[in-house]
Amino acid sequence: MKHAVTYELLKTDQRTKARRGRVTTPHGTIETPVFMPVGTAATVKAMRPEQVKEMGAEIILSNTYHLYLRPGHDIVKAAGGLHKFMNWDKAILTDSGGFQVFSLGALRKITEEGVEFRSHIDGSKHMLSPEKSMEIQNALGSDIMMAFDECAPYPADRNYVKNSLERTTRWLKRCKEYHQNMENQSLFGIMQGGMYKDLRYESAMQIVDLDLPGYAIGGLSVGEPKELMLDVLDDCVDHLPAEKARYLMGVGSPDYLFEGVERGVDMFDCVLPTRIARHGMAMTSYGRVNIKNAKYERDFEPLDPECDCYTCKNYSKAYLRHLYKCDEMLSAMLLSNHNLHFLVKMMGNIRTAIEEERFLEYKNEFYAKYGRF
Ligand SMILES: CNc1nc2cc3c(=O)[nH]c(N)nc3c(CCN)c2[nH]1
Repeated sequence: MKHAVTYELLKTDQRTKARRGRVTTPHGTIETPVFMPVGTAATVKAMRPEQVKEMGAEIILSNTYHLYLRPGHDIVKAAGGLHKFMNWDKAILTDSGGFQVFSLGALRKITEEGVEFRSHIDGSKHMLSPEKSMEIQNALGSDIMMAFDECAPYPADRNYVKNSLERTTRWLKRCKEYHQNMENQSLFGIMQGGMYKDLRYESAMQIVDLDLPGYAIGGLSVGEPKELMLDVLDDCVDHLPAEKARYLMGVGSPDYLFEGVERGVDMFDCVLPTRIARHGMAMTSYGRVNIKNAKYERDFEPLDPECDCYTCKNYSKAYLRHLYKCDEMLSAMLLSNHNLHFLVKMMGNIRTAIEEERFLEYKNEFYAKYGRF
């Protein structure tokens, strides 16, 4: 079948596994490596879609679990799909709900059929299965649908992780079976295997010959130490086909983005930039700024002297601190805008650096200024 979404490898760095590519979707192309802003409940929190587009974002992420529970995928479908509903005409990737049930819902039971859980909103009982997840994502109309998987907890014993990844593979085949006539939406598979390199290889071998346009690395960024995560990542990226898109799920602080790019990852997503913004934290070229700190009370300079975003062009740290202290809504709006702009621009700089064969130099230059992570 012709894939709605395709990946094109444009260039590989000569000294690392970093690579420059392009994902083509029915809602436009995406230059990679790319950071995807998260719009869980059909909104990138505190941001208007025009602002997200203006900063250069070409794809956002939304969530099956949340939209199924509220407002209901039938309502989003009746509205003409998620693009229309949230007034976003570029690409959308939807996560499949498994991870969100484990991390949010009151998990009740995992069976071969799927997952029984109680809604974190009203405690009502629900069931998500591979087929149900595909039905919801089809109703939402996302360009990239993620397979329904189990993200094994960390730590988890080897036997549990092995059984879990094998079930996830069976679930992926059920997703593919259900998805086959959705020609305007593509399905991405998800590799699991916990922190066990041999199980990750097993997972990859079970899913790569399903000929999907992209594969995600799941089961990481779940509380494991950074060295362990990077060691497992370094080993397992190579098991995914070079000619397909590679998506590392749930990763998004600057250092993890650089380390992931260096190991050959193309796509990333994380709630971090907008989440920390709501807690008064900003990412800047010179490290994190905690805006509530008293030292900014009379600091009339912008957050980041090297940033050209709306927030940095028009407001001072003193003002941003004032807004946060007064619990004003504009605080989250301005800090979210800056943090997303910072990451989206950083990824653009990474893409250029790869093109110009100076990725390592850019990484070291960034780290030297950003300071401790
Ligand atoms: C924040 N850390 C993190 N790890 C993840 C793993 C999975 C994972 O293994 N599977 C799925 N479906 N999603 C994951 C997510 C959500 C991505 N938006 C993760 N997030």
